[in-house]
Amino acid sequence: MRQHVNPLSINFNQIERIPSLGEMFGDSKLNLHLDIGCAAGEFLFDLALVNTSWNYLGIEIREKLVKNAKLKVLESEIKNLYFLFGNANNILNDVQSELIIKNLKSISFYFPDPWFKKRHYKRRVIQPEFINILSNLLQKGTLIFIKTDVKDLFDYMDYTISNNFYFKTIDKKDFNYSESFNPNKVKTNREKYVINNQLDIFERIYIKI
Ligand SMILES: C[S@@+](CC[C@H](N)C(=O)[O-])C[C@H]1O[C@@H](n2cnc3c(N)ncnc32)[C@H](O)[C@@H]1O
Repeated sequence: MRQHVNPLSINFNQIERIPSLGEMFGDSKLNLHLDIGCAAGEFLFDLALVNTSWNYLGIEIREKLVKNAKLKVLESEIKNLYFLFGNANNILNDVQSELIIKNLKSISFYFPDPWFKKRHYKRRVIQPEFINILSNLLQKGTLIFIKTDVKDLFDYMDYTISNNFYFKTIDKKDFNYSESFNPNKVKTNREKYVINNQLDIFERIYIKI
């Protein structure tokens, strides 16, 4: 069982330079989807092949996973996929994040680390301050997708996002995925495990208004 990485450690205060969209992607004009806590990135590799008319960016705090994912991108010559190493909270809080915000149309937080103990809740990636930052940064219409198998974490994330005036819930049954993009077309590794073990999945979609 792997150790969780504490995102509040000072090791993650520094962030790597965020390349321009042109440096990251073959076609910098495409819409961008951001997956936060992407682990080894398999979900994004699958998505990048299924929905080729979007760009995909994964942010992950475990450095080795990002190094390997970057290598895999180079080897496979996929042009619509890029990975950044670091704490997502710090990366999106940085002035450099302007570079990715321009084309950003949707964000997924799929099966984030639950941090079960109450005194560790502040390590959870979705925090009121972070959602505040996103509400200032994101353009109107940007979507946020959340999924987890931990009900307590779902309630915490849902409460935190719904409490921000600028995010509105979209009912999943009313949501029409576009032809060119549907982040639910493929499953993340954790999601596959959850489905195989017949556990519940709690999910919600929000839109920036
Ligand atoms: C439980 S795993 C889920 C991985 C993947 N999304 C899935 O569904 O299979 C959560 C991932 O989020 C990463 N993570 C946790 N906090 C983070 C943060 N603040 N910034 C970036 N990544 C983070 C962890 O290292 C881990 O790889």
